[in-house]
Amino acid sequence: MSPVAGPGSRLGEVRSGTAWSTFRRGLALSPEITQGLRVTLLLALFATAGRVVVPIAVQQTIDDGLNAGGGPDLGYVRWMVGLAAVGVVITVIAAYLMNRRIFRASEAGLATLRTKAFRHVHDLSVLTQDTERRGSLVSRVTSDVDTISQFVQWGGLIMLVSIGQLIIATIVMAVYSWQLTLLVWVCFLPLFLALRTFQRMLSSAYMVVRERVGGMLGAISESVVGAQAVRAYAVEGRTQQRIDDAVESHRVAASRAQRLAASAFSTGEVVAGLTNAAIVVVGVLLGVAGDITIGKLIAFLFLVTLFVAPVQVGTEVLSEAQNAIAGWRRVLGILDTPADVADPGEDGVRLPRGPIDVRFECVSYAYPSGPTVLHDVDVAIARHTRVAVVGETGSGKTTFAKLLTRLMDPVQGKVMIDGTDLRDVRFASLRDRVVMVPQEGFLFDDTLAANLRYGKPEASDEELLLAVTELGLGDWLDSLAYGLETPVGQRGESLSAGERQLVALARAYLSDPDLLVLDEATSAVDPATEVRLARALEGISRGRTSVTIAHRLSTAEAADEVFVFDRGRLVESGPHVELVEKGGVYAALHAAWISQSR
Ligand SMILES: Nc1ncnc2c1ncn2[C@@H]1O[C@H](COP(=O)(O)OP(=O)(O)OP(=O)(O)O)[C@@H](O)[C@H]1O
Repeated sequence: MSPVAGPGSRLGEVRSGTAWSTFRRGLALSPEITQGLRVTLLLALFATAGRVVVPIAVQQTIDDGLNAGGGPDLGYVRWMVGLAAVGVVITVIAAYLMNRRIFRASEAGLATLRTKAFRHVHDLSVLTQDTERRGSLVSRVTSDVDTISQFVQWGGLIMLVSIGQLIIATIVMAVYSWQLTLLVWVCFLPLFLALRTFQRMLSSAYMVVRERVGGMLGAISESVVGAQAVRAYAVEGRTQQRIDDAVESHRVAASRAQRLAASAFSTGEVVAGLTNAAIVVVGVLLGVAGDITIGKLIAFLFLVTLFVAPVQVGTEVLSEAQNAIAGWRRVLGILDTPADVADPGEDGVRLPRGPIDVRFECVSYAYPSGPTVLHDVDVAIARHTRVAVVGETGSGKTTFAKLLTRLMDPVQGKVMIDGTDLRDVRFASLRDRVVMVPQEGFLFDDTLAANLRYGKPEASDEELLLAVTELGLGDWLDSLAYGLETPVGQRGESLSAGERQLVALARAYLSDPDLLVLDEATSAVDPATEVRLARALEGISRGRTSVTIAHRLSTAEAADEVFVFDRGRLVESGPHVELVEKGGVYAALHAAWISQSR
C-alpha cells in the first residue's frame, strides 16, 4: 500500500486496498480495541439471545397457555411471563457490560492511534511539515480519529448485536415456519446485494468529506495564525472568502454523503414495510391452511422486527463505517509516510562533548521535485572557527545551514562532523551538540524566563541571569518592566524582532552547544539592539564553532572566515580582508553593503 500525495502535499491517504484491509490495518494499530473481544462477543450473544425469549414466551403463552387443549392454563402463562422477565433482565445486564467493555477498549485503542500518529508527525521531516498544510495535519490526528471513535463505539456495538440478532432471529423463525423465513430472506436479499453498491458510493463520498474537513481546518488555522498579515494588507474580505469557500465545499460534500446515506436508510425502511405486509398476508393464508398456529404467527411478526432492525440500522452503520474507513485511510496516510531524515537511534554514534569540526564532501541538494539548488559544495570548517555565510537571496545559504543541522539529508555527498557522517549520529546526541537559531525563533506565550529555559529546563533564575549578563544583555534585561518575568506574548509578539532573536540567542547559549548555526534576523533593528545582537553573537560564539548566515556587514567583518554563495555554488571562501582585496563576488557584495549603510 503506498500513500498517495495530493498536489502540494507530501502526505497521502492509503487509497489502494479494500475497505476491509484498511479496517484490519486500522485495528492492528490499536490492539486495545480487539483485546478481550471474545468476552464482549459472548456478552453480545447473551444480549441478543435475551431478546428472542420474549417472542418465544408470547408464542408459548398463546398456543400452550391461553389456547391449551383443556382451557386456558394460567399457571403456564405466569411461568412464561416470568421467563420473559428474566430474558429482559439478562439482555439489559449483558448489553450494559458489553457497552462498557467496548467504550473502554475503543478509548484506549484510539488514544494509542492518536499518539502514534502525532509522534509520527513529529518524526516527519521539516520539509514534509512545511508542504503539508498544518490544519490538515491537525485534522488527521483529531477529527479523523474522532470519526473512527464514533464508529467503533456506536456502529461497532450495533454491528455486533445486529449480526447476533440476525442469526438468532433467523434460526427461531425457521423453527416456527421455514416458508415465512424463506419469504423474509427473498424480500431482503436484493437489499443486501444493493448494500455493496451503496457501500462503494458512500466510501468515496466520505473520503471527499474527510478531505474537505482537512481543507477547512487548514484555511481557518492559516487565517488565525496569519491574522496580523491579513489585517496589515487589509485582505480580510479575500481571506473570509477563502474560508467561506472551504466551509461551503465541505457542506456540499457532507450533504451529498448524507443524501446517499438517507437513501440507503429509506430503501431499508421500504423493504421492511413490504416484508411485514407480505408476512401478514402469507402467514394468514398458511394459518387458514393449518400450517401455522396464531401464536407462532404473532411471534413470527415479533421476530421479523428483530430481523428488520439490524438491517435498517445496518445502513446507518454502513455510512458511519465508511466515514471511519475514510478517517483510518488518512491516519494511515500519516503513518505510511516515511520519515525521510531517519534517526539511527541506539545504533547511532554518540559524539563526545568538545569543539566540533565540519566537513562538506561534494554535497549537492535538490528539494523534492525541484532543480538542484546546492551544487557540489566541498568545504571544511576547523574547530573554534566563526564562519559567516553570505550571498544574494536564494543563493542557497539556508539550504546549507539545514544540511549542516540535518534538517534534511544531501542528495549527493556527505556532511561530516568530527569525522562522522551526520546520518550516523544519534538524534539525541546531534541535537545536544548542534543548535540552530532560526531567524524567527519560536517563542511560547509565557514569561521570558520560561522561554529561556527551553534551552536548559533545570536552569535556576541565577543561571538565567548569569547567561544574560555573560552575553552582555544585562542592560536590556534591566530595561524590561518585569525582568525575567516579562510576558513575551503569543509567539513573542510583545517583543521586537531583534529582541526575539536576543531571547533565541540566550536560549541557545544556555543549552551550551558545540556547534551553533545561526540565521541572523534580516529585519531592521534599532542601533541599540544591533549593538546588543553583535555583542551576544560574539559572546555565544566564543570557544565554539559557529556558522552564521550573515545579513549584516559587521557580522561578516567580525568572522574568521566568510563563505560566499552564488546561485547554489560556494564561489569564494576566506577571511573578510582577503576576499575584499580579491575583488570578486564578496567584494561587490561588501561594496553594496557599505553604500546602503551610508
Ligand atoms: N522548501 C523549499 N522547497 C523548494 N525549493 C526551495 C525550498 N526552500 C528553498 N528553496 C529554493 O532553494 C533555493 C535556495 O534557497 P535558500 O533558502 O537556501 O536561499 P538563501 O540564500 O537562504 O535565501 P534568503 O537569503 O532569501 O533566505 C532557492 O531557489 C529557493 O527557491
